[in-house]
Amino acid sequence: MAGKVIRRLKAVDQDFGKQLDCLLAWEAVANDQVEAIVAEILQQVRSHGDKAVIEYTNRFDHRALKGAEDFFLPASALTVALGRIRTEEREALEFAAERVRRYHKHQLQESWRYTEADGTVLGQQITPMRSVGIYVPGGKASYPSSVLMNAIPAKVAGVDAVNMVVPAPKGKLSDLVLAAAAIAGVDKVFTIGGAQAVAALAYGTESIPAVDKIVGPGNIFVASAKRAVFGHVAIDMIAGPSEILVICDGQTDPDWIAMDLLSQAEHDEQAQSILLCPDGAFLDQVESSLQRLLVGLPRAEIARQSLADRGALIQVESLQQAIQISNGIAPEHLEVSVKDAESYLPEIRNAGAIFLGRYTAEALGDYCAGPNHVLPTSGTARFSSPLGVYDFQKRSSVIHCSAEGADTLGRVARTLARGEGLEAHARSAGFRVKE
Ligand SMILES: NC(=O)c1ccc[n+]([C@@H]2O[C@H](COP(=O)([O-])OP(=O)(O)OC[C@H]3O[C@@H](n4cnc5c(N)ncnc54)[C@H](O)[C@@H]3O)[C@@H](O)[C@H]2O)c1
Ligand SMILES: N[C@H](CO)Cc1c[nH]c[nH+]1
Ligand SMILES: [Zn+2]
Repeated sequence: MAGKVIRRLKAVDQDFGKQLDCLLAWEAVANDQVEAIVAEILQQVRSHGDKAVIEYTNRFDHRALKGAEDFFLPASALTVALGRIRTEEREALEFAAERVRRYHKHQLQESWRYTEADGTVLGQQITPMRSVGIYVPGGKASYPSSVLMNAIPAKVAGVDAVNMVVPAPKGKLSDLVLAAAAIAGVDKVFTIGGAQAVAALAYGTESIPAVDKIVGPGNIFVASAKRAVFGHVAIDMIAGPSEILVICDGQTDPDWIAMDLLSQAEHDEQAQSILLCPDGAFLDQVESSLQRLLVGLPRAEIARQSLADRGALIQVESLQQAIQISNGIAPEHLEVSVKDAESYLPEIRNAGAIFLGRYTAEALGDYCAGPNHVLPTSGTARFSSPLGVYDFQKRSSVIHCSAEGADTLGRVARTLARGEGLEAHARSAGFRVKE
């Protein structure tokens, strides 16, 4: 690996499975140390509220906050930022917001009900959550696009209060982030981040209201904090460092593929970029493209480290094998850059978002295709889905028995209740039975 920009693996190698496990083992490495730090932060914020939030924010984000008024942004700050950004930027944000809104409207779940022959009505009522906290990352880069991706589905669902936290390292916060909050209709903005922000949203402080659910991506401190507060509040998923897995048949421009890998590597040293291809010569080409294209990228150092520590170019036996490996990895983003990409879709089981065809750069999904870019990472796409409107809607069962229905159901319930030794249940059901 010395001197190489990215490691090379071969799926035929005997120890390939072991090598792949090492490559994917992000959480196992980081968890122990981070969990201890996060537990302490959560406990301090729970006990000391704003005071602890201020202390941690000053320490980790190099700020000089004195009181809550220093981390709360009034609505006017958002509209001022919206007026300050360039027209081209405002139009791009509005264009993206509109596409994200349109896509997410398709996800709205409707209440439903049906009536049985005896007049009993059964159904499911959908209600939006009352309040949610959206975490917008801001340590190493600022993410106006993440504001849209988090806030718009919540608003489409009809959430009353959408409160946003975003760190402002050294007091700096991009106007684009605030403008995006204005466009998406965010209700309150607090300029705090990390585990202390998650704790404040979960437990509430003197100036930050507790919410019902916390959503949004973040670094390992944020991910650990969300995991720890789960149960006290709901969370969407653990969305950690970005990942991209590309399956290519070797016929796409190697520069395109290399830049797609770099697009996620530049997020974070711990981001993961993997290419699977049956053609070894193509992997050579992508490797030299990576070398060349890294030069001049503003975040080259982050991307270089991400590729070196967590990236891989993997030669596979066939595209079928590539899909099998990808299903095992369950990547956040999967690009299928092959001829007739659609035909492989039914075989893809585990991926946060699937980008089909040579033209579908993952970066389009990050900003403006429409689907959400908050996606399950670290293999959790095996059981989690993209952030969506459904994350902000709750379901309640509805049961309305007619007298006749209560008679029929009461007889059955009474028998079953006695079988369970629960006599009050049996009598409650039995009172409505016409003997
Ligand atoms: N999955 C997605 O949809 C998506 C979208 C955008 C970004 N991301 C990912 O989100 C992450 C953003 O990370 P980030 O660091 O830029 O921003 P972040 O906002 O997640 O984290 C910054 C905060 O981390 C805390 N922190 C930093 N060092 C600490 C320490 N030593 N101890 C305790 N707390 C500490 C600080 O409180 C700081 O405010 C990246 O991994 C990126 O890949 C994911
Ligand atoms: N790729 C990130 C999700 O993993 C989302 C993002 C925001 N801005 C650019 N990219
Ligand atoms: Zn991205």
